[in-house]
Amino acid sequence: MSRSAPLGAPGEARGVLSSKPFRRLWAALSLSSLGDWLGLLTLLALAAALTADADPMTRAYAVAGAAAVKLAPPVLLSPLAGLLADRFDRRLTMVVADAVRALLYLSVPLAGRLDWLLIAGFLAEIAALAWGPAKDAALTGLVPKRRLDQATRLGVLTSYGTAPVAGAVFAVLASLSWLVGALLPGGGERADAFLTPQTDAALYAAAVAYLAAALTAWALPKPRRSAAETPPTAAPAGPAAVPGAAAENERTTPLATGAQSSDNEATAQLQTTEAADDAAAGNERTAPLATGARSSDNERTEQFAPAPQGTEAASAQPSAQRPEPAQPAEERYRPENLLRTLWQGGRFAGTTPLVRGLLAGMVSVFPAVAAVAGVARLHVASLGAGNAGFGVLFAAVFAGMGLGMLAGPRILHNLSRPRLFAVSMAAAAVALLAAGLIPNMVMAAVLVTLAGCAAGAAWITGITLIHQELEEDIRTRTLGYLNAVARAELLVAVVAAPLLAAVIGDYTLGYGDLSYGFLGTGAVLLIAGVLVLPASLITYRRVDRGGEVALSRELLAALRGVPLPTTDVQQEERRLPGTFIVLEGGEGAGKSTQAGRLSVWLRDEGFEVVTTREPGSTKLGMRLRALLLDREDTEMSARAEALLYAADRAEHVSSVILPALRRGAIVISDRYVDSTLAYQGAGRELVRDDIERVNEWATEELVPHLTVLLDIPPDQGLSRLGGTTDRMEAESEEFHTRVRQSFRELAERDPSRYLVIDAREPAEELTREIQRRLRPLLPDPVPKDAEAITGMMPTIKE
Ligand SMILES: Nc1ncnc2c1ncn2[C@@H]1O[C@H](COP(=O)(O)OP(=O)(O)OP(=O)(O)O)[C@@H](O)[C@H]1O
Ligand SMILES: Cc1cn([C@H]2C[C@H](O)[C@@H](COP(=O)(O)O)O2)c(=O)[nH]c1=O
Repeated sequence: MSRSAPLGAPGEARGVLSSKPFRRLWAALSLSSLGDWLGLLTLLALAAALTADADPMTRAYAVAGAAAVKLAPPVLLSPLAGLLADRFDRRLTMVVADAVRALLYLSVPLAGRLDWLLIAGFLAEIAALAWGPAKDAALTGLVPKRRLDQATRLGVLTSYGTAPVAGAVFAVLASLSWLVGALLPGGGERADAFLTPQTDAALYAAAVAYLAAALTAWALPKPRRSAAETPPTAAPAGPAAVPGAAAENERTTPLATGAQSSDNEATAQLQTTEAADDAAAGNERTAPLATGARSSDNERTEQFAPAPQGTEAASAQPSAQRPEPAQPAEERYRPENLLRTLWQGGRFAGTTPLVRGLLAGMVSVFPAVAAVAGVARLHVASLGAGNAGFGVLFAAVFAGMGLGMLAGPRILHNLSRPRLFAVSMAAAAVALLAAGLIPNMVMAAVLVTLAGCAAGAAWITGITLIHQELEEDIRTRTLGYLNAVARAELLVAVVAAPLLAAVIGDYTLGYGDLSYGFLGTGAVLLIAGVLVLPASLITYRRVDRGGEVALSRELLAALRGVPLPTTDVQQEERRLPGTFIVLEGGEGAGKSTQAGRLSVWLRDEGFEVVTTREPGSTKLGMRLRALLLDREDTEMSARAEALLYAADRAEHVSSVILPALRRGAIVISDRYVDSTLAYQGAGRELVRDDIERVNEWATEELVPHLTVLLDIPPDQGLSRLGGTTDRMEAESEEFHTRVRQSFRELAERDPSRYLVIDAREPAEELTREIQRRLRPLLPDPVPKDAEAITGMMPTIKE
């Protein structure tokens, strides 16, 4: 399995959204997710509002009850989801489920009663149980197989990305309703009493979102069943619903649908032309978001032949318009058992100390952040803020998580992943501790964002490490297990948090004139922080690979964006007697000319010199060079190209460069890693971090002592070359301009390791400049007889 791609990277999103039917489905998913999050917010807020005059314990029960009706059904009743999904037309199921939810949410403000609030919330979740599998089946049919992964990731991103949007919408609507209430005659005194209308506006908004989702789903292509069914195929089963694990090919919708989506492994196809192409090519479709243990229990199959809409074939199948018949008993969906997943998962999950540490860390961070959502409504009330504050806090925690997942590993990319994981956990703990101790709304919003950020970074790093550490089979099970645990924890944490806050209660601590309000809700955040902090230390001990640079030094270096410091022992181990010089630059800059001139000079000085180049200085490299520069090969993907250059380099370093450096030789290489960063990074617009990582590995982290950049405008360099152009030289002017710019930026980043010279100068002048810079780097000359060895270096030229 590849490293998890950035969720919903713009290019990725554009690609998959180019299909109109999928765009519709995505719009329906977005609207429905927005309705879900708004529903959760309003249920929690309304439960608090309707019990505003009751004692704190009753209020806490009301809020916990609202959380339970929203979160428990997906966990406890998920088997129902698959049963419903098996019986009805998917598109219709989506439409009806959305419409039912809209009506239920509309009824809540009309009834204005706590008991109906809880019943309506529960019924809405039952409807959501049917919606999730129907949506998943629709997704499988609308998106060609090669794009399923991308579509799934976009779906996951959308499901979670709508949470902060819902928080913001809720905050705005609550503020507007408050303002309207305050402006009404006598509203000034009654502003506080407008708690219920404030949430009512958000309930109407949720209903509108669901109705819009229903209409959008209605416009999806209709499913058709073919006379010639393809034979059943097995789809993997398992739980889904946590953000990172979802990247492992899972479908996820927030809260309500988290569980059900794990359950339904339908492979129904709603037709699109593209999907039809895939199916015609004999491709199997499996449920897009399934991970977890491959369980024969959960395997079900179902394929609908992709006859294009409106064709004769389609119209000749009147049965196509009817609801799909029930599946034969043996093919029907069989429910997932959460407890069984937890039990079975627990037996294999901790295969190595690192994975045990990761799992322990992840299962401790997740409920801590979930507790924030559970306690948020009561906490903002204690801080003197209203529903708008609740919306802000809710948006803050989810926006923080999203930000942490996207930016955390990038910002601290120099920190080793296991350390990043433990440090992020500790940061989340400290932010929660501070949020619990500081009874101030603004600080609460800031600290909760930080806690979300750190938790997001920890979560995505944990998922990445699990990917790296485990073989596919065990990894899938581990992620499935993690998912199941996270779902159970989410339910317990969100429900327990308000109750715990009420049990602890609020206190005012006084000392002289000073007083400090200690809040029960703050205590919950504090406890969450207190539990995660030691967990982060234990995790650090388990996951840290030892023998590394002190954490503080590594962390500081990572924050400053400079390369990692190495220990003295490591430096000693890595100190090679030789000197490694690299010549870089665009086409025709004069690299080989300078390499030749320098080697003559250095040999005269008595050094053993190895002049070499990339690509193509080994037997393998010669073949790779031929492939890479062949003008006929225009189809090569950018990633394949980057990997082939890295493969050439790996062979080059291990069989030519390192042996020479170990012998004490001076190695002059015409091109090295910077060429890939410039040509494939800037030229082909691949992600630089990815190229750096691959090349660090390929080169065993061997960095040149000096890189000479021969800088020249591309047109002038290219005009120096005679004969036919190769595949790279034939690239566009813009491409070569980006390459040149990138070389210059690389040199600017680390001036102590670069010499940049104007390659338009005469060759002799350039040689002199390089000599001046090189002299201080050279070791004492070696005995004359070393030259014989130089001549035997295995540098293979074409
Ligand atoms: N400083 C210079 N001024 C003018 N011409 C030069 C200079 N250096 C090299 N040349 C000429 O430019 C051409 C290309 O030089 P060279 O092969 O050294 O460049 P290169 O950077 O290695 O090219 P490539 O990108 O193909 O590897 C040769 O004909 C060479 O004689
Ligand atoms: C190492 C390396 C090279 N390239 C490109 C740059 C040139 O166009 C050719 C090599 O040809 P040369 O005449 O030997 O300079 O390959 C690249 O794109 N990426 C790399 O890593």
